[in-house]
Amino acid sequence: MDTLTLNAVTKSFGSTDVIKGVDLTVKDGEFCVFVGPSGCGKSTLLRMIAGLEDVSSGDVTIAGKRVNDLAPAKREIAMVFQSYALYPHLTVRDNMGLALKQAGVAKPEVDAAIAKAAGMLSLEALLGRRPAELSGGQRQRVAIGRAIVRRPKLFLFDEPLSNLDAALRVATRIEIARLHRELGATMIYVTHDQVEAMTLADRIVVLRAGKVEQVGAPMELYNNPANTFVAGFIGSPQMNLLDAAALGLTSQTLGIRPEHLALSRSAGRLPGRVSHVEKLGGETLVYVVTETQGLLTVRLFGEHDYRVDEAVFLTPEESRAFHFGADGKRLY
Ligand SMILES: Nc1ncnc2c1ncn2[C@@H]1O[C@H](COP(=O)(O)OP(=O)(O)OP(=O)(O)O)[C@@H](O)[C@H]1O
Repeated sequence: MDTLTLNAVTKSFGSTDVIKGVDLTVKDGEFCVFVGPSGCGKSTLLRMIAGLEDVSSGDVTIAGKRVNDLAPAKREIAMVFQSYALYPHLTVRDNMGLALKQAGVAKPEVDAAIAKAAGMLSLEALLGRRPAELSGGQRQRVAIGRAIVRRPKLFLFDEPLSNLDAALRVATRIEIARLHRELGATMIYVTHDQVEAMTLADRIVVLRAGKVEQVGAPMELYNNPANTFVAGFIGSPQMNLLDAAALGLTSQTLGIRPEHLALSRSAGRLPGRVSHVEKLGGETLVYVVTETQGLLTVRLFGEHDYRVDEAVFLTPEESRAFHFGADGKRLY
């Protein structure tokens, strides 16, 4: 059974076309992540699924029902935003229970739902507090708890971790992954962070300028990018994209990941100079300005002592290279 279907969905604001025909099916229980650069239309697409924006053309179907003209409250979805949007004068308990209470659910049932969600999110000790008495991470957990309590058909997350610090982002990311497993719920998650996309998704939808560039499992996109855009977007640090003609090849662009560029002080295919070195502990990133290909990134395992301005040589591992044509599409 499919939880969500988008059929030729478009959105225009005045004369600006923001979503230019998106087809997508999200299956029951799937964790689907929308990624893409700023302004590509991720939030707009999510807001159309939620019913917060009208669809200009096409159809949105949730659990087999066309919902184009259905109000957000009737769509059986729950949305978690980047800003927590909690009611400041209500306690954590009341924030979490409000939607059920308003829907006329009996108090014992509301209490049980709150207790269950609070248990899943370790919020039991905070139920009597107001939002102002919580940290950012705790507020975001309450916002997620409020969504869980409603038992929606579909969870929608819009960059829910972007206001948290680095450590809390990782912890909350793991928590969301665990919740997804435990609830078996269908989730759609918007982010511009490709690490979040890679680690959370069953399937990633890569968007650019209102169009879907590629849909696939994280490692499918990583190992088999359909074009230079997806190749450059998935993977961190970014894949190096080289001018293939300058290398004597017939393709237009050669893609090589930073871990597949060999670095040497004595000999190699591409001469250059070290422009910057980043030691990250477990790995070292060496940025090299080459004579023919501009700036390229090399990733080395462990610690290495390359100095800025040092002369070096790079050699792409041929068997690991991706080849793209003039239109950016993958050749082989
Ligand atoms: N109400 C609106 N009126 C006019 N243009 C809008 C409106 N809302 C969004 N846009 C435009 O639509 C495009 C897509 O915006 P959207 O917020 O969906 O992008 P996004 O991919 O979520 O970006 P980000 O990662 O920066 O949040 C942008 O160019 C934006 O300026």
